[in-house]
Amino acid sequence: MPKLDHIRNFSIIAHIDHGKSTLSDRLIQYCGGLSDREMQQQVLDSMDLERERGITIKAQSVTLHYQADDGNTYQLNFIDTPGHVDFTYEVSRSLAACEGALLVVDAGQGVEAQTVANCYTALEMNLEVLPVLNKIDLPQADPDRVSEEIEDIIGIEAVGAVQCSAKTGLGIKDVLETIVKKIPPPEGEPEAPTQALIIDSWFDSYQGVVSLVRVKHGSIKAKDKIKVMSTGQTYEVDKVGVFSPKATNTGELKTGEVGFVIAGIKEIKGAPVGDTLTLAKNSADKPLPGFKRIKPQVYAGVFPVSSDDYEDFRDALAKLSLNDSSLFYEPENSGALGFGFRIGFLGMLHMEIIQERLEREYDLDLITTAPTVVYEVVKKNGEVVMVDNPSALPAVNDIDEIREPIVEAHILVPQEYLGNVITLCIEKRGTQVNMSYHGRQVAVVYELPMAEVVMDFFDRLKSTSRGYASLDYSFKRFQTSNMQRVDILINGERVDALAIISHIDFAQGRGRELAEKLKELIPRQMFDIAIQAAIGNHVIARTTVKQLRKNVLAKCYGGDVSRKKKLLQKQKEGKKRMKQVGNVEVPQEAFLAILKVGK
Ligand SMILES: Nc1nc2c(ncn2[C@@H]2O[C@H](COP(=O)(O)OP(=O)(O)OP(=O)(O)O)[C@@H](O)[C@H]2O)c(=O)[nH]1
Repeated sequence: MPKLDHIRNFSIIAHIDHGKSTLSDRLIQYCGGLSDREMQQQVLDSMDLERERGITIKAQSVTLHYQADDGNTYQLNFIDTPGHVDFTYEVSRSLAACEGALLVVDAGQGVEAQTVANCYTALEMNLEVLPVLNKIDLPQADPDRVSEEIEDIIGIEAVGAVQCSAKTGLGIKDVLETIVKKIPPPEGEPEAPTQALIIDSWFDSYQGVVSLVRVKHGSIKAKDKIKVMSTGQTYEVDKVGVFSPKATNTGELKTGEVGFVIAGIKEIKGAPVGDTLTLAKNSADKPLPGFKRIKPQVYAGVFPVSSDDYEDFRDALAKLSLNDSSLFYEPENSGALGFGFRIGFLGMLHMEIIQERLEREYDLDLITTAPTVVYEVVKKNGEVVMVDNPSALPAVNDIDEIREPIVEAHILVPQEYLGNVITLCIEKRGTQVNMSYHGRQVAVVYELPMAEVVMDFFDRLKSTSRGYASLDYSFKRFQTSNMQRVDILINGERVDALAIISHIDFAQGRGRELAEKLKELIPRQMFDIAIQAAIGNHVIARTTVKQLRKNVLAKCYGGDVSRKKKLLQKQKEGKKRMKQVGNVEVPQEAFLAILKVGK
């Protein structure tokens, strides 16, 4: 077992795609944690979906042993962090277990928005931040310029930063030496009452809850009776160990170490992230500082296509939330879509991932409504309510004011695209807070309504800057704003799941566009379908989906048998994603039509 001064706990932070996963794998390989065959898969991105999308979602850890040039063997505990803007909160969780962080920057691409945001998170937590210039094998790599950019934009020393190629393996040893030399060893009292911070907990169907912990003081051994400090519950430890990267029992986790604890905890709520473990005997008198609980930013209604699947859907959500403590849901009843759940997400990517997991892992067919942010509504009677569903907005006469969430967005963009980015921000009701030039890059800060940012802002920003602009944003405050609900009526019936909340300046336009879009998306049926957009009782737009002509039908249903079968099969597949609203069949895309307007 290593002494404290031979332990290094570190994370890698980076903008998405700068090579964090590749570098992680390379470090593991160098330290002999894996065979070549195992290396073929990126080990730290363990979920299927993550691998397909090439993004890291869940924090994971690996313990490595590195024989340094000074002759000592060091235990390196490496905690992975996600890189996408939706998951910034998981970054700070992982960093709480570390004394240092490698700031990986693509030497061709330079500093991007999340490089900056993640680096500041690390600095705020008093971590030693070591810049690493990656991808120096690329012809466009310009390490000197990027070093200057790091110093200029972030303000940490970067001249002489270690350079590597995670792809070819060049410079990997230098990275390891830098970790050992520059990151301080953990501090802690081996003899003090045990305090271990729960960095992450997930549910394993064989072992129950597995918690990743950082032992700050004391130790945890197998057979110890431990106590979860927030609940006071005690459990006997079955297994403790480290991921190397395979789970390996070590029998004990000592002061300064990072590893897993399995203690027969049946429910993820029994070992909440951010909580502190201590021993039942000789308990610590207070818990370690935990993490700020993060609130979902975007809400959407999710409904099973077939109401027979409701129970399965509920069970699937319960299971999924065992592994995703950020998942928030409650039952919702929609006039149009029946029984389902209102689910809170950290952002649009989180929403897509959860929906895909539900459909893929639990074989469910779901209809998702357009996402919406949370509004603070002050009623005439003085009551303040939080509204995360357009159809739950109080009657206009009862509303005193509506406050919408505002974010502060930090955007980094090369000068040649600055004009486009500013145009986009203005279109999205933004107000400029700051702008500064750093070499070829410009850092712009805007305050923007969150509702505009979560819709299509990120995609628009990317396309208007040919992919070069990067974005990081966080909630700032609520601000009084002139918002209105736009309702959609299909054949005269208000469809609650299609309602949106919009700024008054956009309400008319969006209502019209939405009606047009729905006309394209709702297939022709046996009768005319009237689609109306309305604000209050005032109809602002009307379109009609014309009925199918008889002879078209005759043509469809004539012909040979195999063609007919094909058609029926096609119809059946199409059915899956249709929802009966009154007597009209409405496809899934229609419920997300609002995401497609205004492009
Ligand atoms: N040429 C070159 N390509 C690299 C290098 N390191 C990573 N890449 C490539 O860059 C892309 C992104 O690398 P990842 O390691 O997946 O990036 P990441 O930062 O982990 O991304 P997330 O997991 O989504 O946060 C992949 O296609 C890698 O093969 C390098 O040193 N040189």
